[in-house]
Amino acid sequence: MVPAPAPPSAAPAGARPPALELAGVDLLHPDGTDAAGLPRTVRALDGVDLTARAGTVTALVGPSGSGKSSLLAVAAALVRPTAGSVRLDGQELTGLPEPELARVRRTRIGVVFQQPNLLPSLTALEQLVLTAHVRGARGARLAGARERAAGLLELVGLSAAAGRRPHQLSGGQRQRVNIARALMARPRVLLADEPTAALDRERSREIAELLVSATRRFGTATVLVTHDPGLVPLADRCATMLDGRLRLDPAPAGRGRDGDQAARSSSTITS
Ligand SMILES: Nc1ncnc2c1ncn2[C@@H]1O[C@H](COP(=O)(O)OP(=O)(O)OP(=O)(O)O)[C@@H](O)[C@H]1O
Repeated sequence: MVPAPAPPSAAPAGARPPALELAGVDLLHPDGTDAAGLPRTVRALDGVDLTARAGTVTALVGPSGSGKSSLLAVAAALVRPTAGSVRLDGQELTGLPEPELARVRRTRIGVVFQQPNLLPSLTALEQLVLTAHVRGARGARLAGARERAAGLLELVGLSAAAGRRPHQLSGGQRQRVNIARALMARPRVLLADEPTAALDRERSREIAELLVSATRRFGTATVLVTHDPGLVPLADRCATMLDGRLRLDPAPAGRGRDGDQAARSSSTITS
């Protein structure tokens, strides 16, 4: 059974907490020892504050080594920060025991990496259904998951390829399967780490547009890490990492919509 989301922590009456909120986040990685044999560390994140609302896309840019992947790893609850707070729908994640954190990852966070990492022996449809099976769906719920998987493949333009295995798909199609798979659990937060890096310009734009339309439709708070400046205008706003620090660029005119409105009006593929 998929447990119900944990209740958000107290918020002012009428105010809905952001889907994702990082506050004062530091992350230190161990980095060998210095000349005296003392342990050294690399500061990958340095006092990072980031709020991402439902139904909005934040582009995250910055030079190599600036901390973008580290930020995503912390937001995905894959890595615990050295200091600071990470909240999902107002719920503090940093102090949760590992099994509870794993449940949050499985049910409320979708992650899309550059390499789709699909299982070679499974069809596109089976890749999606497997995620529901892993979350414990059986019987009628598994049948419902098959329906949702078929709906998601249609959404990403792959209905006709549902029975194909990864080697029978193009790079762009594999990434579409990857995105559909990340949406299976109805995540609140969608984190994409350079999902277009292996694709040509046209395919990159298509994948970024797909992430934007999925964000609108499902009301996810989406963070898109990219090295491609051409994709930044597709996002609602842009944040730049430099030496572990985050700077939020001013929203362009007409952007920065209220994502919670999108979340309320988002349609859902029924399962
Ligand atoms: N597991 C790790 N152990 C030690 N240092 C790490 C580890 N992961 C990242 N770092 C260091 O932390 C800093 C931030 O790395 P990160 O991968 O987050 O940057 P990035 O902006 O995503 O880079 P890129 O664009 O090249 O992927 C870098 O100095 C990197 O060398």
